[in-house]
Amino acid sequence: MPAQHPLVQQILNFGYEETLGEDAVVANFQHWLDANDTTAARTQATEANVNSFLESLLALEFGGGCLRDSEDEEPVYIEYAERSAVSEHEDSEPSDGASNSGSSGGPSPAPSRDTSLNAYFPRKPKLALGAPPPEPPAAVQPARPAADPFAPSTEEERDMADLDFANWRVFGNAAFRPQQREVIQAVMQGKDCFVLMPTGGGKSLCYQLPAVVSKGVTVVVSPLLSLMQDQVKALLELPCGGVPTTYLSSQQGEGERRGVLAELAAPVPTCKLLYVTPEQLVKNNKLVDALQRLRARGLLARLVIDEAHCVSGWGHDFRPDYKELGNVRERAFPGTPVLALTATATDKVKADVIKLLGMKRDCSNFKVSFYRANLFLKVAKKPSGTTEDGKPADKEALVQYIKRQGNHACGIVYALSRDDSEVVAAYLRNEGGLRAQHYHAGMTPSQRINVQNRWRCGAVQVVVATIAFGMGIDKADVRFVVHYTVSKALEGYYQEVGRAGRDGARAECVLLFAARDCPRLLNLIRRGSRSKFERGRAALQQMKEFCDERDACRHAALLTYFGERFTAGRCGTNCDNCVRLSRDEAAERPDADWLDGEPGRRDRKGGKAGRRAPKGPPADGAGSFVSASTLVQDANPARRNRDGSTIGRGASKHMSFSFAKAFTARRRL
Ligand SMILES: Nc1ncnc2c1ncn2[C@@H]1O[C@H](COP(=O)(O)OP(=O)(O)OP(=O)(O)O)[C@@H](O)[C@H]1O
Repeated sequence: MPAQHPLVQQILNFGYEETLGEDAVVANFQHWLDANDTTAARTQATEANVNSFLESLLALEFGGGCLRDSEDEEPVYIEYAERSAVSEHEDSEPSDGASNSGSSGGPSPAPSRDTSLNAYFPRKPKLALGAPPPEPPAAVQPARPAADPFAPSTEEERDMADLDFANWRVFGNAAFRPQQREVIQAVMQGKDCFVLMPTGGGKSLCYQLPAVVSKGVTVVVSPLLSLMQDQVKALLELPCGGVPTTYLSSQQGEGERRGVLAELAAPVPTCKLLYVTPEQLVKNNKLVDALQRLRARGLLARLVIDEAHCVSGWGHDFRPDYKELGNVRERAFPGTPVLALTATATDKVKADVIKLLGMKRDCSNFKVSFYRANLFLKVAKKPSGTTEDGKPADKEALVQYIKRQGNHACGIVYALSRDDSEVVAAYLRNEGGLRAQHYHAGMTPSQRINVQNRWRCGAVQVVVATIAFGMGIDKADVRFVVHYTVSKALEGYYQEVGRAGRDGARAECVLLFAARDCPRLLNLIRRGSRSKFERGRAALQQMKEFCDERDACRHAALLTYFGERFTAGRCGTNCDNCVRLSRDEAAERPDADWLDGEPGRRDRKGGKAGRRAPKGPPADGAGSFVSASTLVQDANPARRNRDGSTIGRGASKHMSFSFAKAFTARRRL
């Protein structure tokens, strides 16, 4: 019976049951057998056969046509309003005569600390209109006079106080986030550093703050022009009066480029950070010459490689020019300290990056936990068909969900294709009365800037976007991210949900899963080489397993995928699975009826405490979204056993880590 053939079963599970239907798959299986001159009995469900059969189905379903979204994987170039990015802080040139002394051209000395931070910020800080001047938090008061017994007594203590002060005074941050201080200290000591920090973890500060307090210019390699421009704009507009920053790209006019090179040629350049694309550093000889001369004067502080995973062919975003950076460094600036930062790198990618960039073998490694405790992760079944009044059920559920978030909660909806993003945004606007706009790489730069700006200021509540709305989108208060279509891979999913809750406050990430979407994704993946297709299919399979999983914590599964052990085991109430498992456990308890409590909240004897969890539709039901705000957070490790299970009877029964185990096994393969 062909329908029972394991190959057919696999394909049906991949969404073809819903798109083509079982009969068509079975019929096509027969065609495929004929074309391959084999029989069902002789055919095994090997990877090669699955891929081959899938390709024949994709050809059947989509023919030679393709969805209009391949371009959305390309970088999106956005030009800001015409403005020279060269700093206007002519009056802020430091009078550091010593730095002019020539250098032998040997390895750069470790960048020295700029002893006079205020030399770069002589002007009165600009403050936002109406905003009261910020008070320095008690912990970051500047160093006191030496006579003061509380003043820093050692150089290290003074450095630390300076870092805290600069963090508050220049960047307006009351404290450092995990690992930022450690990274900054290593960078200041002139060490090569590799930093793996999650999206929104605060990587930029790790090089921006050292750049501010170091002598000379820090060169930052960044993959996207739009990302560079955002960073430059943000630094120039800091309320402290701005950090002198500039950038160089092929999109600038000749005059602007000459201005940047002239700035670098100044005896002591005003700018503290220079952003460049990898292409510029690899191909622009004038730039390399200017930086070499800067280095000879002891004013090239360090080289920063942002999104460093692009260096490695093993990474998911390889860029040939990134790979050349190591050669350029060795040829033109040997010994200049390198700081490589990324939010996504397996051990293999990391080792490759360190090797290709020629970083010291004993370079300092930093890894910040990828656990984002403020994100509530949920996978819900994407509704199909229409509602009672004939409206598309999936879009209607989306409208209702967004309305429940409130008028001011801003969010992102990720859609698969440009068409989808336009159609969904139009539905949210016209049928839901919501302030929604689409965004994709097919729009003109000015259209994209317009949407971004209106979203940033709140005029647009929701952006319905393809993955083009990605790197460099830095809005702190994104309260929800909805995946209207499943992502192609867990890396992408993690980065996309990472756009939510960058301010640290709670945010929801809901993925609407429908197996029927998988064939469309496969069709996109199919357009590369055969090996790329196979890798893409395996990644999609992992994504699908993540969605299908109901017994393991979603945070734990993600962390396991990224090679991190989630020692807590379960997140408490930060994902749909853990909420449901906690609720099931509570329901199993004989005293559950009369105890008044919430999921996951238990007293030390295993009894529940507090208010009862709201009763509602099942967390995974079509169109039924659990609002995280209605759930009480409880990730308090004190309430858990050593193995992370909830204290109380039956707690370990659901501790299935099949998904995590599967991933570990896969990674070993
Ligand atoms: N110590 C801090 N205190 C408060 N806010 C901070 C701190 N460090 C960084 N931030 C803020 O966190 C947000 C994210 O920082 P940043 O853009 O550096 O993240 P990232 O790690 O580069 O993320 P991505 O990978 O998405 O680029 C920014 O709005 C930044 O101002």
